[in-house]
This record gives sequence, C-alpha cells and structure tokens, in this order.
Amino acid sequence: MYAIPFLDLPPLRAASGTVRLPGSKSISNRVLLLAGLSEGTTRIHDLLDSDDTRVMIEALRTLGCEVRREGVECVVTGLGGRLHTREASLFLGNAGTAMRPLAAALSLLAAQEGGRFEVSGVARMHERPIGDLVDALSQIGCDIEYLGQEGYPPLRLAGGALRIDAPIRVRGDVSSQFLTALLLALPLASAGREITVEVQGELISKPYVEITLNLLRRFGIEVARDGWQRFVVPADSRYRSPGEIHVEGDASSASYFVALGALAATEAAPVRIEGVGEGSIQGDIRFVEAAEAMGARVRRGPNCLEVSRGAWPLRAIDLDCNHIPDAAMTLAVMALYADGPCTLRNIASWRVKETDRIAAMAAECAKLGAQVEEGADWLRITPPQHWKPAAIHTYDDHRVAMCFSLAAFNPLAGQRVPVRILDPKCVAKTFPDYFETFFAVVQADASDVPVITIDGPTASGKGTLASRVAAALGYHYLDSGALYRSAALAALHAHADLADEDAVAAVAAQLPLRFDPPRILLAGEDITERIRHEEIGLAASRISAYPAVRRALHALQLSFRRAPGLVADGRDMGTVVFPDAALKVFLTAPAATRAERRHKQLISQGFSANIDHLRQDLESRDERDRNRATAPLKPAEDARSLDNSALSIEASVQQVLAWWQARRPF
Ligand SMILES: O=C(O)C1=C[C@@H](OP(=O)(O)O)[C@@H](O)[C@H](O)C1
Ligand SMILES: C=C(OP(=O)(O)O)C(=O)O
Repeated sequence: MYAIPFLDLPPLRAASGTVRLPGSKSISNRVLLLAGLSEGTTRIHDLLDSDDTRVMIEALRTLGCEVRREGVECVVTGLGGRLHTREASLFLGNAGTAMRPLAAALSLLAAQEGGRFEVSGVARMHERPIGDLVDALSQIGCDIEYLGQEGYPPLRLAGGALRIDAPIRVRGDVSSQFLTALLLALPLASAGREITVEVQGELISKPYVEITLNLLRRFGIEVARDGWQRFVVPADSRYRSPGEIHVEGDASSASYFVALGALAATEAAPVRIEGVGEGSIQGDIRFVEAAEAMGARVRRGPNCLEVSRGAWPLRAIDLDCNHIPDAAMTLAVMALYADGPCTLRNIASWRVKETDRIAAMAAECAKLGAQVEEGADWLRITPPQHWKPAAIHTYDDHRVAMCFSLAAFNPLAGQRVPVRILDPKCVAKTFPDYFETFFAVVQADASDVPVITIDGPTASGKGTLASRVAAALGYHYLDSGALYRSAALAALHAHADLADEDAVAAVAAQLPLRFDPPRILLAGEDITERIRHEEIGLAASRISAYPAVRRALHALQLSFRRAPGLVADGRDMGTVVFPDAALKVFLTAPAATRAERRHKQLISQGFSANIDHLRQDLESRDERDRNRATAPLKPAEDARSLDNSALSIEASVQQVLAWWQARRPF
C-alpha cells in the first residue's frame, strides 16, 4: 500500500491483463455480523481485508466473538444471538456498514438484556447521518443517546425496554443502510412475534437491501417484502450459520477496471476482471450496463468480466444512478472522455458519504479542465478541451482516489498531462492494494515514465538515498549495482573466467534474476546478502568495465522503467542508460568519509574490516570507474551535484525530493 503523501501518475496509454478483485465490502461486513450473531462457527472464504472489515472484526472481538484469520479464510464463532459482554466502546472508523448495523443490533440487545455500549468513528463518521435509524429504534423502546451532535454518531446505546406492537417506521431516502441495519438486527427481537418494518419516503440504493435479504436468507431468515415499502421479519427468526460462505469480489471496485477496459483495452488484449460476473448479488454489477451505454465492450462470464473499448470517444449519457450510488462515481471520470456532457442524476446520497461526493467530484474534475455543473442531487460534466495537470484532493474518500487514477489516460484524448493523487492510502477503506493492482495492468510510453537517476562512486550512500526517494514517491527502484554484482556472482557460479569478457557477457545476457523487493533472487536462490560481500563487489567492478557486459544488461535496466516512475542508482544511469531522466543527481563524498561509512556498516554486520584498506580500495575503485573506456563514472552534464558528507540521510532525501518537486507541474 502507498502510505505516502501523494502519488504521481504519468500519462497512460493502454491497459490489459488480469485483475483479481478483493472481496465485496458490503457482503463481507454483513456476513461478519451475521456470523457473529449466529450460533457456532462460520468459515468465510475470500473475506475483504481492509479498514472497513477490520473495524467490524475488532468490534466483534470486543463483543466476545472469536474471529480467526486462516490465510484467505476467516473463521467466526458467533454469540448465538445473546450478549457476552454488556459494556463496550466500539470504534468503527468510517464504515457505514459497521456503524449502522452494529448500532441497531447492540441497541436491541442492550434493551433486551441490559447493557451499555458506545459507538464512534472518525470525524467524518460523526458528520454522517444516523438520526433516521435512531428514530426507528427509539419508537420501539431502545434508549439511545447522542454523545455529540443530534442526529449523528457517536451514540450511547443504553438499554431501554422493547415494545414492538406496531410496524416500525424508518425513513429510506437518506441511506438504505438504516433499513438494512434494522433487517439484520430485528431477528434478535423476534421471539414470539413477527416484526414489520415500513419504509417512509422513497427508498434509495435498493440493490443494497437486496444484498441484505439475500444474506439473511443464507443465514436462515426469510424476510417477506411487499415492494420496497413493507418488510416482515418472521416470528422466532434465528440466525443459522451456513457453515461456510464465500464472499464475491467487490462489484464497486470492479468499476475502475471496467472503466479501464472501456478506455484503454483492445478486444484482443482486454482487461479481465476476476471475482464478479453474471449472477452477482451486488447491485453495482449493473455499472457494466452504464459502461456499455458509454461504449464499453463487455463479455460476461460466471465469475469474470472481460472489457475492452467499443466506441471512442465514449458516448455521453444522461443516467439515473440511484441504483449504483458507489460505482456511479466512476462514470463521472469516464465522462472526461465522452463526446459531450454527461449528466448523473438522483445521487443526493453522495453528499452524506465519505465526503460530499458531488462537491468533490465537481471540484476535482474542474481542476483537470472539465466544465462542471451541480445541483442538490445531480452532476453534469463536460469533457476538458485542454487538460490541466492537477493535484487531486481525495478528501479521505477511497473512491475519489480510485476514480481519478483513470484521469491519467488523457493521452487517449490527445493530451499529455500527469495526475497527482493526494493521500493515496485512503483507498485502504475498501481496496488497500488498489494502486499496485492498477499499475500491474496499465502501460505508459517509456518516454512518459519519469526517471530520477542517482549516480555516484562506491559507498557514497546512493543506494540508501535512491531507495528512500523511490519509497517516498511510490516509484520503482533499480539498483543497477546489484545487477552487476548479480552478474559477477552468476559468472563465478558458472566458473566463467572473469578475464574473459565474452564468457562473462554471455552469462550476463541470460541472467535468471528476479527482484522481489527487498530480496534479489538468482535462479530462485536468495542472493540479497551474498552479493554485498566485498569480493563480489570487486568482481562486479571488474566485469562492469566490459562493454559487452554493459550491453548485455542494458535492456534489463530499461525494463525497470514502468509506471508510475523509476529511481535508478548506479554509475552511468544519468549518462548512458537514462539520458533523458527528468532529474539527475550526482552524489559525492570524499573517499575518507565513504571509507568510514563502509567501515561502520561492515562492523555492524559483524564483518571485520580495516579502514585504511577500505579507503585504498575505494580510491582504486574510483580510479578504475572514472577511467574505464565504457560508461566511465562522471556526472551527467545536466546533473545536480550533492555532497552528502555533512548531510543526514533524511536531509539528502529531502533535498532530492525538493529538486524533484520543483520540476513537477503541480
Ligand atoms: O448497504 C451497503 O452495503 C451500502 C449501501 C450504500 O449506501 P446508501 O444506502 O447510504 O446509499 C452504499 O453507498 C454503501 O457503500 C454500501
Ligand atoms: C459509501 C460508502 O461506504 P459506507 O459503507 O461507509 O457507507 C462507500 O464505500 O462508497
């Protein structure tokens, strides 16, 4: 996961390949709760592992459920419909699917059995309405207190005395989660009586209530319904675990990859999405129809989708999106590539989700150059005529961050601007590995992928500096020295004569090397530590003087240049391998300083070392590297030089990042 302040996406050109979706958030949290309320054990396959499910799991544990992760499976031992703990404070982050259903279940349990619970979340959760649910529960005698602002969490659920002698009325026009919460929880209070729930106002987001009914059925409870107005929970309903249950891939998360296919994949090399397909119980699967209306070509399988571009530019749409509130945000970004203005209607609920999503989508699309109009419950987007590089504010909203990754495909609209996603880690709410998954299926022109080179003599600290800069930017990292060291080790393994340039080059050309950061594997063997030994360093220095070896490793080095960007360290990164690098740094420090550092490093690793010998070695190595005929060690003409002898690592990293930032258009 990218736990960094921002992530810059280069202009992207194409997409293809296979994506395996994380589990559905809506299904995961419902199944966790139902399993937690059931008697006995439920084994859950492919449960989502994200912020929203973690807060649910923590809450269940606090309440006395046993929740065990066993690889991709999760095993829950439930409470059997009764409280094991009568007092607890539960922190529920920003998970609506945890806050609303747990508030309902704990209110009912506390009213029946006695108990006192507090539920709270992040600051934004305390701005997300819950009054309609509290009103419904108060009607039947639950004692609920607002601990902050009336109508919003945090809440104290403090007991009460249940009286259910009439239909329970609940408003359905702010969030469907209030009805969902009641339906999930009311079986707890159904002993000896059936319970009717009546929805007031037009129910929104109906397909989510269908997910609720579907999963209740899996847990043995058949709720009858009359249209979307009346729901009846049968008397004496009991949660019965199905034993095992499988969580589908998340259909809302699928929307980004459906869009990716529609924008940038060909029929011959589509984007294949595994985990949802035909027969999904999630309403957001119908995003596929909206994408098709815009021109996507979609092949549906039982548990997969294959998507490629059909019409181009995309066709503008005017759509009522009430049935797909989450996935519809993706349409707002697809609209940037449409042949006219797109209008998304009936989306008032966007205003009370992770952020005011109508305002957020409007503001960020406008930053990119789109013309945007908004109303209380609609949004209209006219594609940009001139795209502008933009730093996208994400408002701690996972969907804003994921949606705007799609804006990086502007080369397909004839432009070429990078897009900065601020606070990319907010995707952890539902899809912690979103960007890694995204980068695995997108392609950029190499010339659009930014490279930062850090060259310098041995022991100048360039490896530490480069890997830290790469981590700070979320870029790939190429340790070119490690390639030469690995080639040297491979040559020694192969008993090649190190004096024989062609023999060594032949080994280097066939290097079975794999980078699995931070590990380096040679033919499957972990050589990370082995190649750091002095004798391998000396051999590497020797073979790196051979032009044939340098040529053999050239293509391998170029292949590291992939979205979102690359930081490469070595001796000729800026001069030979990446002459068009956007920032070149040449690191220097006197041989005495470097010898001291190397000495400290070796001693701390438990090796013995003589500082004078180290210094002599460094000097003769510098001499050899500077004077070799091919790619000698020297600063590129356009390199910034950085003497780090008096700088901490942190200060050097900050200096390089400051130079980099000054070159960015944001
Ligand atoms: O019940 C659910 O799982 C959800 C219902 C929807 O909320 P609203 O009913 O508030 O629209 C949706 O936006 C949310 O992400 C998940
Ligand atoms: C609205 C969302 O979340 P929540 O379940 O917290 O309501 C969402 O995931 O888009």
